[in-house]
Amino acid sequence: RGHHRFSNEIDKRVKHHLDDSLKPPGADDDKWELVAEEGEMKVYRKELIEDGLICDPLKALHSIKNVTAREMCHYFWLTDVRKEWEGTIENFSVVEVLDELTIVIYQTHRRIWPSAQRDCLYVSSMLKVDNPPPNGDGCKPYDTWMVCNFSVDLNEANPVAGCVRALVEIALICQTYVTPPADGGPITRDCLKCDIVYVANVNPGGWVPASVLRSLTKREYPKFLRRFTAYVQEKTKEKEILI
Ligand SMILES: CCCc1ccc(-c2ccc(S(=O)(=O)CCO)cc2)cc1[C@H]1C[C@H]1c1ccccn1
Repeated sequence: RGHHRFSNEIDKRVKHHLDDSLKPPGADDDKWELVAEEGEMKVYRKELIEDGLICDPLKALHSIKNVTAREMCHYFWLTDVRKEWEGTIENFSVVEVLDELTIVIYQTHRRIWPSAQRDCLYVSSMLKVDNPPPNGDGCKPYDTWMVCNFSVDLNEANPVAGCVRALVEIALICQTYVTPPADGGPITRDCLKCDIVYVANVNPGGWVPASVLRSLTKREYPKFLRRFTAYVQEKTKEKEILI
């Protein structure tokens, strides 16, 4: 991985997510509210208003079969396939390439009536976590990968006129669990399970009606997790295991 002007910022945020985001809700005293539950997927939210803006932190846990952490992060990070699973962005562009796994993205979101359209400009970095903290239930993951998306303020991005800049701090943390076949045979996809923690902290950057934004996020995050995880299972099912 190359060194660039955001390397230290990435390391700082990765450390924060490993120390804080990997903890399941309820482990800390914070009051996470379960807002959606579908099978293995649990979506939690905290109500938070900062400077009069709705900045509700979101944390989602999910566990999906037959894929690896690296595959999950790869398809989340790869912009070539972004439009195949991301239903809420209107447009995006890669503003800068910092190294082979770190880019800067500018994107516009579909307008949330009656408020102004939002855009965001963020660093998106995918990395393997070398020394993950031990998780609660004792069984060790085979590996841990993460994608970290966080807003930066660069003036060269030519923003879409009229957009209000939203600020994002997002992480997808994935851990692979491998159950070798009893007969000692090769590892196949049905030996794989990927546990996911997705955290999203979005500051809308300006006024949005609380009821509109909260009902939208309550619907959109579970929809995104359902659609994205199904997409990765489908995309990888005939492919060589990327681990
Ligand atoms: C007024 C705030 C608008 C708003 C700006 C931005 C985002 C947002 C940005 C990035 C990512 S991601 O996970 O990095 C995938 C790449 O796009 C997810 C969400 C969400 C909302 C809010 C609208 C909510 C929402 C929730 C879930 C999915 C999409 N949008």
